[in-house]
Amino acid sequence: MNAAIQHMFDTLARERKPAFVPFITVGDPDPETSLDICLTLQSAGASLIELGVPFSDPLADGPVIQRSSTRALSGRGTTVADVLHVAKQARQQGLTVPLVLFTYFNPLLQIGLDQAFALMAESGMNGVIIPDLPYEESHRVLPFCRQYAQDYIPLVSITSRDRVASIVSVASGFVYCVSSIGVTGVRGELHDGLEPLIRTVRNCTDLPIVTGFGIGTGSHYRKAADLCDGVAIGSALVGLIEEHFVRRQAAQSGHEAIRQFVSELQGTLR
Ligand SMILES: O=P(O)(O)OC[C@@H](O)[C@@H](O)c1c[nH]c2ccccc12
Repeated sequence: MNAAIQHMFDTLARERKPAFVPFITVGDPDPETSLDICLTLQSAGASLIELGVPFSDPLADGPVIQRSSTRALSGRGTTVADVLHVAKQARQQGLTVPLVLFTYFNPLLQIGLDQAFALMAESGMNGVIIPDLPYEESHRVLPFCRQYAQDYIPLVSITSRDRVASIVSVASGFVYCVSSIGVTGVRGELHDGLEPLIRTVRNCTDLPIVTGFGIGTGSHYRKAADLCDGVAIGSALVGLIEEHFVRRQAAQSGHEAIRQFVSELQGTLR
C-alpha cells in the first residue's frame, strides 16, 4: 500500500468528496508542457494524476489518446524514463498530489522491471496501472510493487465481472472500474453495466473504486461520482490539450481551458 494514495482517499472520504483523476499523455505536446499541465491540474483540484506513457500500439485507446501518443512519440520521442523525469521535476516544483504511472507492459520490460520500479520510486510515483497486463501475469510485477512501495491498480471491466474477486485480490491503492466496453473516448451515455459492476467490486474489496472510460460531461461525471470514490477523465482532457496547446499553439488559453473544465466538473457536485 502506498501511504500517499491511501491518505488522499481517506481525506476525501471524510469530506465526502470524490477524487478527480485526470489522465494525460506525457510528452504531448512536449515534456515541459506536460509538467506545467500537471501543476495546473493540481491547482485546479486534481486529487491524483495518471501520467500516461505514450505507446506505439495503444490497444485500449480511442482516437484522441492515440493521436496524443503519436505526437508524444514523434520527434525525439517520449520514453518511460522521460515520463518519470517529468514526475521528478514536478515534485521539485511543488506537485504533491499522488501520481500513477499509466503504461503498457512493453515499455517497462524494455528498461527492465527492477530498474523501472526503482526509477518510479525515485521519481516520486505512487502507483502503476498496466492496462495490458492480465491478472494471470500480475505476479511478474507485484514483487517490485511491494519492494518499491508502489500501488498496483488493476482494471476491472464490465466483461470481467466473473473474475472480479481474483483481480481485486492483487490490488492496492484503489481499483479502476472501466465503465464502458471498447476503447477510451467520450461516450453519449454511461454504460448500464457500470452500477452492477461496482456493486460486485464493493462486495470483493474495501479499496476505493475509481471509474473511468467515456466520461466527459458534467452530468456523467456527477453520476459516476455518485457511484464511486473517484472519476478518471482522459480523452476529454487530452482533447482540450490537443485543441489549445497543439492546434492553436496557445498555452495560456490552454491552462485557462483546463481550469475551466475542472471547475465545471466540480461544479456539478455542489
Ligand atoms: O479517455 P477516457 O474515455 O476518459 O477514459 C479514461 C482513460 O483516458 C484513462 O484512464 C486511460 C487511458 N488509457 C487507458 C487504457 C485503458 C483504461 C483506461 C485508460
